[in-house]
Amino acid sequence: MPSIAIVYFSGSGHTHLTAEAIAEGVRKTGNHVELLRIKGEQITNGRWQDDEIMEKLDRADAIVFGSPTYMGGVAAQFKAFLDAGSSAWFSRKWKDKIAAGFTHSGSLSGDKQGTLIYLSIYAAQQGMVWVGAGDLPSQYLGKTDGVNRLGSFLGIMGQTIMSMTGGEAILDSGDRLTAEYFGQRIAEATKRWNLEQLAIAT
Ligand SMILES: Cc1cc2nc3c(=O)[nH]c(=O)nc-3n(C[C@H](O)[C@H](O)[C@H](O)COP(=O)(O)O)c2cc1C
Repeated sequence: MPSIAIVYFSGSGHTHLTAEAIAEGVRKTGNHVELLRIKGEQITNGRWQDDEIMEKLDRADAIVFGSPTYMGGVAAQFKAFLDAGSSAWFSRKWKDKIAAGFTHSGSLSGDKQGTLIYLSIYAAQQGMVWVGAGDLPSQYLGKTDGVNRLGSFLGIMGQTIMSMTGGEAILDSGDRLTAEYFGQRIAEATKRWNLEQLAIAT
């Protein structure tokens, strides 16, 4: 059974809710999923370290990367984690694992594309196999469920107007469904890729 790790940072909870919805999608396919949340406290003198998380990522068949969009790119906390992943780059530990990405921001655009482009470049540097989003924006199908309402294909995007007063994070119902379907797609792609790898090896 393929094992999928979702590694992400979330400051105010929206990226966390998205990660949970992706995990729900993975579970619906009967596959194993692990949610790994990066925390600012794991960074000392600019360097992120958590050996337990790294070991779990080394064991996973697929890694899904998630970060809120901060200033048009990945959050600094998540970048510190990604840079720590350079140890896996040297040893090619994550090579040939499935990879995918997601982001959340406050504005409808908010330059979220920048975050997904960076995450896909990162996966390429690691020698990973990037899986994009497969769903057509559902309005093209005459539906109002909000699936891929932001029309993103490199990975998935979600958006919630930023609250200036705090409060509990909520996820748009379309963004939640988009994330669930994405989780299913990643799990199915991982299963197919693993079978292919097995066939080549035997
Ligand atoms: C430092 C900082 C920079 C941000 N930059 C952007 C941005 O470039 N574009 C945007 O649309 N929203 C931006 N936002 C809003 C966040 O992306 C938004 O609040 C998002 O939901 C945060 O995700 P989270 O709840 O998982 O932390 C920024 C927020 C912060 C705190």
